[in-house]
Amino acid sequence: MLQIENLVKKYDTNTVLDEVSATFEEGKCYLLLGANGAGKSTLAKCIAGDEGYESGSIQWHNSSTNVSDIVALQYQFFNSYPHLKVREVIQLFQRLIVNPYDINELYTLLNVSSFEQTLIKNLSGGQQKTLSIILAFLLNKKIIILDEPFATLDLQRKQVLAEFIKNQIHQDRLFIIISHEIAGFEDLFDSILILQNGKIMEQGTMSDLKKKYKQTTFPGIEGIYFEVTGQVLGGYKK
Ligand SMILES: Nc1ncnc2c1ncn2[C@@H]1O[C@H](COP(=O)(O)OP(=O)(O)OP(=O)(O)O)[C@@H](O)[C@H]1O
Repeated sequence: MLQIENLVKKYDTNTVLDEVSATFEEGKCYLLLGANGAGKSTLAKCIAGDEGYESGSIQWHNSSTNVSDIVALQYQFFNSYPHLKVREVIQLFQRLIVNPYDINELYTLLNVSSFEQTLIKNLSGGQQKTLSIILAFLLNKKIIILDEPFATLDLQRKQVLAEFIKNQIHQDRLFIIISHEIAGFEDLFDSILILQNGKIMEQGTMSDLKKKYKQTTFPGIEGIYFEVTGQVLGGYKK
């Protein structure tokens, strides 16, 4: 279990995470929702150890495990090594990583071979996203955080990725997905967390939140989000 307690993160005087507390269990997939600038990516970076924080704690089962060692964070884009080809970057990472994940299935599903000879600097947005997803899985970590994995992917890749993630959710894995795109993928998520202005406004299992928010303006997760924040995921205000 990943336990976050009273996490405070500031950039200068801007308090981006304001006493955030949450727990995440193995074998589950969590959806982290919030408007642009709510602090979602910052929370992901704090969990992955890419950003420090002012106060609070991030622990794995109350142990001294260094959480950043067990987290793979997929960034929204990958554009390092501009003069290497996609295949070369993947091979490089396969050699660098101890016990890399066997990505053959995902490689085929996401049709990486169609652009494996392309230089990184020439990749389209969707191809960069696909590569960043492949590299996140390759790291073979217990906690996988995907930052907008579906945005910019074509419909077919979105669907096969959602299906692949669903099959990857087992006792030894924990997924945290940041996504504004949820239409069609709602059954992927066990629980939702809603961040607004650096605070967790709501969190719970899908079934509990559906019971709590019965009369929603919109169906499903979109409706819960609207009731909690007064905004639609696209940004419209009540
Ligand atoms: N390195 C940084 N230095 C200063 N401010 C930052 C930095 N990174 C993020 N911020 C600020 O922190 C706030 C939260 O940013 P963050 O990227 O976590 O939001 P987000 O919820 O992921 O948004 P989005 O949906 O647009 O990706 C924003 O106001 C942003 O400008």
